[in-house]
Amino acid sequence: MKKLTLIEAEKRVAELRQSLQTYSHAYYVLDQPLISDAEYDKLYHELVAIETDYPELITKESPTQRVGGQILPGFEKVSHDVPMLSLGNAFNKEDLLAFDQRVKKLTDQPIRYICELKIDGLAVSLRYENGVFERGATRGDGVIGEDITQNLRTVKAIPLRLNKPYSFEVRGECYMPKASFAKLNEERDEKGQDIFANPRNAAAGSLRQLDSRVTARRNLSIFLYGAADFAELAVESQSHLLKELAELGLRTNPQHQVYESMEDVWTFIEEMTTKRLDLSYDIDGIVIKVDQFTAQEEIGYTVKAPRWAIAYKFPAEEKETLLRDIEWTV
Ligand SMILES: CC(C)(C)c1nc(N2CCN(c3ncccn3)CC2)c2cc(C(N)=O)c(N)nc2n1
Repeated sequence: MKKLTLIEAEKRVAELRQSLQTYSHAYYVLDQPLISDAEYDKLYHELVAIETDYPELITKESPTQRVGGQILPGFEKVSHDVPMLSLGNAFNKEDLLAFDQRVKKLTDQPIRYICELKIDGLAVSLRYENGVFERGATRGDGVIGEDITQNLRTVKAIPLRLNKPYSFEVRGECYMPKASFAKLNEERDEKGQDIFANPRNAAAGSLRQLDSRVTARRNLSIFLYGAADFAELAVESQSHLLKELAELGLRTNPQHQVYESMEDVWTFIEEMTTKRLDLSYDIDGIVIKVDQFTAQEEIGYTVKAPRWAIAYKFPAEEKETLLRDIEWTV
């Protein structure tokens, strides 16, 4: 490949970044690949070659800048300007009907419930400024978290640039797919290393790495479900927010449903109790939220959690160990 002039390089770099972002979005956000891995790699390596010839063209949102940087001595603390709240729990239909009664005492507005799968990962917050991914943090205690930007940059499902130059924060759950979890534990077991008890622990361990090259190998993904400071998004409900986030290029979970009654919510929960075994990721429940933002504001919050949302938790599937499976030591 003959060396391009700077002008040619600038033009080609812009074309390659646009193409790579489109293909990466299709593959990692929509799970619908448009080109083969080989074709993607060819374009990626062309970009690396030009950036090597012209380092001044490298920008932080270039796909070549996802992994690398130094090994961190530790994680900086981050304070969440808008605290990341908690969720009350429900364990059966009665708890949900009681929640429904409480909600209806706190607003006269007709309400809808949106049901979201409760992804079993690690809650994180991503800050975008003028559309560029600037900082990522763990939830921590909801007020103080840890800066894990370098590690979250390695998560391919997190776009380094949004489709619009918005400045706001998005919240979501970073997780390890079941297949990646099984493969990782197999590799660790073969190397005589401790294995992870479940995908949530594996995701948390992968995001706590001081060397982001380790995180990059862990195949993490993410579903976004919330936002803070999103004045720019003219959205009036949770379901509309999810649609807006997806249009910006962010990954949202497609299995959410909106219902008018708690009876219908319960039917959905019963269906998901079995269907969840077929999902490619772990869920530990269903989050039920009043959909309309005006109703959410009227219903309000406790000190730690919204009164307009609740997490239904699936019964812990006891992994019964058959007596014959226990290795008896005499
Ligand atoms: C914005 C609100 C507060 C309504 C909210 N909070 C959530 N969580 C709070 C408690 N979190 C938490 N994490 C660790 C320790 C204590 N609480 C973990 C996130 C949500 C988690 C999920 C999910 N997992 O898929 C979801 N679809 N929607 C959520 N929505």
